[in-house]
Amino acid sequence: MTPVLIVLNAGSSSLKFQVYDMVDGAEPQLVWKGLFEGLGETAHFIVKDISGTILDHVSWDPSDGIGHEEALMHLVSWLSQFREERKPMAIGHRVVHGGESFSAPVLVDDSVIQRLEALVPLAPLHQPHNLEPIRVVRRRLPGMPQVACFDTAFHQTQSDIATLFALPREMRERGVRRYGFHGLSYDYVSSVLKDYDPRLAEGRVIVAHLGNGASLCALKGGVSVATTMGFSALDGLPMGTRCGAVDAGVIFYMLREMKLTPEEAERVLYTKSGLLGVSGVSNDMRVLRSRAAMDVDARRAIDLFVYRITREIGSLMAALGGVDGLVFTAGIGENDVATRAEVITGLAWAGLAHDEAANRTGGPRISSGSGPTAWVIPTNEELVIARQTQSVLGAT
Ligand SMILES: Nc1ncnc2c1ncn2[C@@H]1O[C@H](COP(=O)(O)OP(=O)(O)O)[C@@H](O)[C@H]1O
Ligand SMILES: CC(=O)OP(=O)(O)O
Ligand SMILES: [Mg+2]
Repeated sequence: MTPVLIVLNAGSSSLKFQVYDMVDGAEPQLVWKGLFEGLGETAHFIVKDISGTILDHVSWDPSDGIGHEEALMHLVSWLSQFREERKPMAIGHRVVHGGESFSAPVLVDDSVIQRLEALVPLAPLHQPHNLEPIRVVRRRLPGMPQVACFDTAFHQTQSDIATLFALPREMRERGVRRYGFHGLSYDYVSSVLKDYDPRLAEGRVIVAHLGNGASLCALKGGVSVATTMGFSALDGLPMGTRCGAVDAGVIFYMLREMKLTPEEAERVLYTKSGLLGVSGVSNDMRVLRSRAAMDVDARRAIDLFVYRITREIGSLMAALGGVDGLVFTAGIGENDVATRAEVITGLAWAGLAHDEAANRTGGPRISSGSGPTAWVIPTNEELVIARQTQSVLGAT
């Protein structure tokens, strides 16, 4: 009987999962992966093996009422058909915000859940959904060890100055500071840099995590020294539906002059802005690219996205004192050849030379010449969660 670890990454209407064999402290081995989409509406479940072969898929009607809880129990029941060979021994969760209290992954108990609930206002788009499966497991599978792994934790290496806002001191004392996110992804990329180029692992690297959420991280010798996201997952680059950095004065104008309630303003900034807001068409880069030639607003959204990425890379270069490598990862970073080409071309001043042919085929190296190098490295947040869960359980 092989013990398996279930890794969960819960979003608002989706639940991504991976199942790993955990054998005697060896590196976790992926066995199955899949997701539930459309939770609360027309839910759909799909699970694949490591070769990508679909092992099962199920669709439900809205009247079936498949939410996060039912999805999780469906997964447990799906796994039970293999109970002679594999037995779930723990669940590792992605939790976006660990706040000031959690600088490392942690074994979940009631007090941990309570402290994580207090962070919901700091990450309203993510934290409630991250916590829901944790609560469901405690209720439905009591005794199952659960480990929370944080997007914020990787950035704990940053200096005091890098995390400080120029606000009154009391604000900092109350936890108003830059935290940074996408740390599980940056942790993974940092852990594999040596396999691409040993000099990168030691050097100054900027990682562009460009997915539906997007941020950049400056790594020096593999550790985070600066990042574009701050107190919440709203800061920094424009994203699928989030605005990225805006002048704080805009928010007062929305509230006072435009008479938006705080909830309405929050909804605008989190769900109606970014690529979707500027294009008026879609938050999905694939859709925008397919329309960019004939739709001027789709083109402007892409141009703004690329412009902001390029400018922020300049800022992180200053934080690093130069750059040796640039890495693209996540949905857009791994798949959108044109975004990579536009960003690298915009960085010619810094010595980056775009290798068009290599970029078209996904690299991994997509630059030429002797200047800073550019790479495509697929991220793997789930493997980091599996590793972190293993280490927390090993230490207990
Ligand atoms: N083939 C593709 N070409 C261009 N963009 C893509 C492609 N596939 C996915 N994307 C972009 O990646 C986004 C999803 O990225 P992902 O990292 O999976 O995000 P998240 O984990 O935040 O849901 C999509 O919204 C879309 O903009
Ligand atoms: C923190 C964050 O923005 O996460 P995601 O990219 O999954 O939305
Ligand atoms: Mg993501």
